[in-house]
Amino acid sequence: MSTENVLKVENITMQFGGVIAVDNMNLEINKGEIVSLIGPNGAGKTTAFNVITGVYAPSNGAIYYKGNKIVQNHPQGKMKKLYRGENPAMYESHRVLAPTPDKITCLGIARTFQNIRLFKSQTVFDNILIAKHMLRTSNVFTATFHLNGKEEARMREESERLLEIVGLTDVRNELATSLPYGKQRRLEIARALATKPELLLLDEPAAGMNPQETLELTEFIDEIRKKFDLTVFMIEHHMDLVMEISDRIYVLDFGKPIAEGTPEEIRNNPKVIEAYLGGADDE
Ligand SMILES: Nc1ncnc2c1ncn2[C@@H]1O[C@H](COP(=O)(O)OP(=O)(O)OP(=O)(O)O)[C@@H](O)[C@H]1O
Repeated sequence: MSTENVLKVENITMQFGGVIAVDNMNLEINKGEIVSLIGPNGAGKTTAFNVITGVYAPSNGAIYYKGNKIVQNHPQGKMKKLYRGENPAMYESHRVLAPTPDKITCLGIARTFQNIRLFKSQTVFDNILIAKHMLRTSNVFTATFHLNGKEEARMREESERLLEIVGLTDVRNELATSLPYGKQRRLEIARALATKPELLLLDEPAAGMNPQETLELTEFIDEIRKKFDLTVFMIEHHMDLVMEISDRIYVLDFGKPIAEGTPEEIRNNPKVIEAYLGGADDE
């Protein structure tokens, strides 16, 4: 496996008033890896995803994508007094970088959400096509007056091909919400793939799935990783899925990473057993 660095999270702290949701987090993900982020409820996993994808500007720290700094912030003004994390000084002389989620998507980072967020009143096909429009190269004028027919045709063709690859062609005209739960999850992942990401963030993709659906999802994630040459970063509570699919795992507890390693190493790490697994078997 190549060791080209795709994502580097450096000293990220996210503070909401008195709550430090993510506390000086450092992690690195290399090209082609599937890396999982686990930890008890409220450990700060979704907040970390929200910082990486531009939903929140961090209170402090920086994020690099393929070697380029894409996010950076440090406590300023009144926040300086309130800030309770570490290392603010190292960023103070640098400018703030806080791209919006759509800009992050255009860079090549896509995500899914803990609660499925499909366009409910749109068909399966239109859910994919709308996501494709995020990458549109035409300007507002051509987009408004549909003058760029060639680009639209290409997007439609790519959407059809994507539906075929993920096995949803037979339901292309159905409303997204009429699909069974497992297929809605698959559509949500397909919609993220429509933006042609290199890094895919999945927030609890197996939430609410039965064992059979979870097994199918495990195979699906592995399949799309290979087919689309993806790097995958995943939050998941289903330990069987995490242990089966991850190359490496990071464990968060109270916003702080307490362990990193292969599934085998994590399984046997006493800190993890104490903080999270509680010595119990897989879910
Ligand atoms: N917008 C916000 N404002 C204030 N506090 C927040 C906000 N978002 C998250 N938090 C707090 O930050 C902490 C971490 O929450 P987060 O949702 O990131 O945890 P999590 O590890 O994803 O949990 P779960 O596994 O239950 O989804 C919690 O104490 C939460 O209440």
